[in-house]
Amino acid sequence: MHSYSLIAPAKINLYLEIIGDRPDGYHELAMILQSIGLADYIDVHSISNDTIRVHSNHPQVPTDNSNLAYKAAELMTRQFPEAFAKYGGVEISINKQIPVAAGLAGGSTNAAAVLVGIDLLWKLGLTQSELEELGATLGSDVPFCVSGGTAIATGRGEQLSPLPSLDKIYIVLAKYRSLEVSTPWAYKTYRQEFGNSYIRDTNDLAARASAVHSGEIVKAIALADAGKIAQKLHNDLERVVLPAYPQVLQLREIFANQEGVLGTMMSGSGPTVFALFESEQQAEQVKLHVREAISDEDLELFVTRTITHGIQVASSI
Ligand SMILES: C[C@@](CO)(OP(=O)(O)O)[C@H](O)COP(=O)(O)OP(=O)(O)OC[C@H]1O[C@@H](n2ccc(N)nc2=O)[C@H](O)[C@@H]1O
Ligand SMILES: Nc1ncnc2c1ncn2[C@@H]1O[C@H](COP(=O)(O)OP(=O)(O)O)[C@@H](O)[C@H]1O
Repeated sequence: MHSYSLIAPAKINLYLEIIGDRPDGYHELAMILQSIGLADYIDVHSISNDTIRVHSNHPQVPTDNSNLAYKAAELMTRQFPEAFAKYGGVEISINKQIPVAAGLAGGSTNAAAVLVGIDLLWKLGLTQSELEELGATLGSDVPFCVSGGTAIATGRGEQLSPLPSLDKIYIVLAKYRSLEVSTPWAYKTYRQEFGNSYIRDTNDLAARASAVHSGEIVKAIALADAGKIAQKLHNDLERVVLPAYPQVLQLREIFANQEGVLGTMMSGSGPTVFALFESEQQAEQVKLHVREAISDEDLELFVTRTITHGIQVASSI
């Protein structure tokens, strides 16, 4: 095979708790990550010269070596120089459907797809955990994007424990096209404002991180109880993003007042806000109501649902 087409799903954060500082400057997290049906489509194929090329259908996605997909390919060439010499360079096409800089892990899932695609192209036979380990060097959310589904993520976000799959909880996503929130800004501001409540003792930190496993939301996920899950949604980063971005706060408030919404929350560092529903019909109806309430063309709305997988191969030739 010389070419693979991959499906690269986005994620939402059902739970995000910032529990402390890390010596590497990052934050110690306790999260629950969930793959969703909204996905990018990534083609990866071998080319005869030894270069990496990236194409994209989206003006905001860089095509140089700052693209996370490019970085993933570069990492593979460094890690597996013999396979690189044997199979040559890689051309990557990104069909971007996931809003950019949205808190939906768009770049991370593209990087995960390239790792999976090159593993197949070069017949490396890497295991899922080897792919996740490589992914962790590219970004905190990349390991989750490889396997996807529903998982607890601790450490920087790269230490994963799978949870029972949550299928078919319906979701409306809302994002203003022109609104971007910088992830480093969100974490830095959180540290400045709330860092005095961080856990400092390493043992206490480990205990808090493991406590997420017995938390109420995890119990609700085990029961696949969408209503209970929705009541336990949490995201510490809302504490800094909502006051700084009134449009995000407004979306949260509009969703909270719609009939059929089980719960609503901002995803990751934002600015996407999501709402959960029992049925697709309810989700479609609320999408219409929000569109009527906010006639701004800048607002993008998507109906999607929870899914049980990460990167998938769609076809190969
Ligand atoms: C907030 C979250 C929640 O899932 O997602 P997004 O909103 O980006 O989708 C993640 O923690 C983001 O993951 P990701 O975007 O992969 O992060 P990275 O590239 O590793 O880091 C970007 C920046 O975020 C901050 N960062 C990230 C992870 C972490 N545990 N602590 C941090 O302080 C650091 O300032 C870092 O420079
Ligand atoms: N493959 C990619 N897809 C999207 N954005 C990318 C990609 N590679 C690099 N970027 C850059 O990463 C930044 C964060 O984008 P993205 O990964 O979509 O957001 P988030 O980290 O909030 O989920 C963007 O500003 C964009 O310029």
